[in-house]
Amino acid sequence: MNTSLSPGQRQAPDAITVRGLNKTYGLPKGGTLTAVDQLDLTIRAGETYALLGPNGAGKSTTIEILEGHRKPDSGEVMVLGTRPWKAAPSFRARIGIVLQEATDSGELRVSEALRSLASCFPAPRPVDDVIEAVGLGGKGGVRISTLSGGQRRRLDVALGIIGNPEVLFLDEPTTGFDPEARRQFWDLIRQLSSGGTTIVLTTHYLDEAEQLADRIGVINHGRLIAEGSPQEIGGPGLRVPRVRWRDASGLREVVTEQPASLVASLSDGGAIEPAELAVVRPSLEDIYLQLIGAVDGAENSAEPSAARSTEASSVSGALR
Ligand SMILES: Nc1ncnc2c1ncn2[C@@H]1O[C@H](COP(=O)(O)OP(=O)(O)OP(=O)(O)O)[C@@H](O)[C@H]1O
Repeated sequence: MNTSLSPGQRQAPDAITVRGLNKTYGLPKGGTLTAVDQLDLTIRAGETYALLGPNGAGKSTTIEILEGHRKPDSGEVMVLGTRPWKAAPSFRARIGIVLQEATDSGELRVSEALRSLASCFPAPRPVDDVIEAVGLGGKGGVRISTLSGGQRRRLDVALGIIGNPEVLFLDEPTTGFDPEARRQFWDLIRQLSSGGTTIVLTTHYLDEAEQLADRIGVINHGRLIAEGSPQEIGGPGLRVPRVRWRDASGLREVVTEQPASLVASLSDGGAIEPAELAVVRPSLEDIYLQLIGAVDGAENSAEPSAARSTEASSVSGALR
């Protein structure tokens, strides 16, 4: 149970439920590749959920099934109470999609593309508001073919939100954004979230997940291996702080659950100032890499080393 959710979110109904989802692809030379393997997922209405995982982990396949673009081999998938690949056209109006690939909109102008798509939805957002919100103010009359890569990506986000969706799927939305554009995008996502939109995000930017997500799911080899809030994921075993300092023998580092008492002993109760002293807590990126490494390590090694055994046992409580 995620205790960091607000009371409203805790009571919210589920926007998305996935049970035992499987998807395999046929390989050109015969055989199959398992892209999604017995995946279970629950995303509550109004929640921002980040799906993380290495290249080829199965994130896009999962998202495409949730969007109704792919049919699963087996398993239960419900999005807004509907099986997406069987959904009526009215379902399309309730979801927004920003695909990984940039839009190819030929010689259309920015506002023409948005107006044309807006006309397909029963209650679209005002085109000019959306253009401003994604940071394309002043570009409404510009041909899409002349936009920069980052500007085209902003247009993709605009096209995803123009229909005022209840659930918004964002597949690596800020690839190609400059740092300022990413911050603007984060503000936009926070606004959509505070307005009640359910947001499902895949990203390779761990800081983006940390900034935006109520909960994070880590997927590897098609399986959900860890899930929790950015503050909890991985469990306490992966969050043990490190004390670093420099002494005559060089840079020292000790992993300890009692950093204060180690610092007190190093500093002789405050009388000595150890050089370069720091207490460092693992970042989300450190934790993510440990989770991914722990799984790959366990699969690749028949006889794990003592160090790997210790690491794996500390992770196992968080694995699913
Ligand atoms: N249409 C397809 N045909 C065959 N194999 C596919 C197809 N689409 C994806 N795959 C394979 O399925 C696996 C999962 O791919 P998927 O695109 O879902 O991963 P991902 O986690 O989104 O990766 P990335 O972070 O690189 O986008 C990969 O091994 C990929 O090569």
